[in-house]
Amino acid sequence: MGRAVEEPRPMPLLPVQELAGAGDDVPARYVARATNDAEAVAAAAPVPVIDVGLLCQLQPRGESATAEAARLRTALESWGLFLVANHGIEAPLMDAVMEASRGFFRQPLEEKQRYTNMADGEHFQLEGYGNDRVASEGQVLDWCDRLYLKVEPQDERNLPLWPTRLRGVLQEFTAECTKLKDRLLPEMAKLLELDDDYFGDQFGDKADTHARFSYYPPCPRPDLVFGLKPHSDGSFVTLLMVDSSVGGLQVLRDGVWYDVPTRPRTLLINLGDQMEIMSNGIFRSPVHRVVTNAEKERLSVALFYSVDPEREIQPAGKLVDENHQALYKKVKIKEYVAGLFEHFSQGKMVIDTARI
Ligand SMILES: O=C(O)CCC(=O)C(=O)O
Ligand SMILES: [Fe+2]
Repeated sequence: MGRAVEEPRPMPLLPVQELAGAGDDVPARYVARATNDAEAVAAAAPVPVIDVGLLCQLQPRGESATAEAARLRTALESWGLFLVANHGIEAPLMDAVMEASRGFFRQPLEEKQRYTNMADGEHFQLEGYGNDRVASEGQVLDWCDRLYLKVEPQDERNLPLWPTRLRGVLQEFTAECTKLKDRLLPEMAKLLELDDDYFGDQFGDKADTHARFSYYPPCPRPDLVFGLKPHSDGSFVTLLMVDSSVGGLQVLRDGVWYDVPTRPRTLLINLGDQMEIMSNGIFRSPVHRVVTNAEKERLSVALFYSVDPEREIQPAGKLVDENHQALYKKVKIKEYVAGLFEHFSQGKMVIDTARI
């Protein structure tokens, strides 16, 4: 019906890695802020470290488990993210994922282009290697290349886009992270006095997991350019493994940007918008960003766990009554996720569309 609207043609971009080292200036399209845009940055965020071993003690629970649960509650209500200790994922596996990722990005461009996210050289697709989708000339770009892959449902994996060196480790790492997520979600449900399975059950039969390997090359103008612009994750929950030696992730709280500390083999849990909606805003999906570094490259690996796109979510019924009105509308995941890019590229937050 009606006229076909012509989509703006995406303009193929050079990977940022190819721009890095080309001088002291950056192309104007990457400039996100003015030099005098001084926002307060606290030294380091006192982001809680949660010991999963203590938290998930079997019954009867000791005092230490209760104390850990209280700390988890504070973490989820105030920061929306926490560092995980005692997570059970073996150090050699974490190192192998980082090394495989580093190895991938270190390859010559032609090799990486075999996995490009520009089908036929011009049609942007979500999966693969490259940059963000470019929708307009005015869009501010991120100083970051990435490889984005659908990991679950397993039968929807697009294996030709999985670099050989990453296949085994990604499979293994996802399996371990999924176990961790499945241990943590019941603990989060308990904090809200929901059934242990409440969150797990929300995922549905075709829960959707994506992996994002991000590579942030050194940038000559960290004062002007973001590795990743401010956003909150559209996921249910995100597991994030960040570079042990280079910081850059910052989280916004009460109008202040805090540096998220790095620890050796850091694993972070970051709540996404779907959790904020289901918890009726009790748990936060934090706004975060990545700043660039003039000297050092930085890598991160994120796993985004998301509800089956065909399902709808809304604040848990038990959390809504005459004294606690629903703060979010019912949203269809497919539509919500479709709105993510558009909002992100315009510097807006898609969760604002779900608020009542
Ligand atoms: O690289 C990081 O530390 C954060 C990445 C991130 O926020 C994302 O991929 O959504
Ligand atoms: Fe994020």
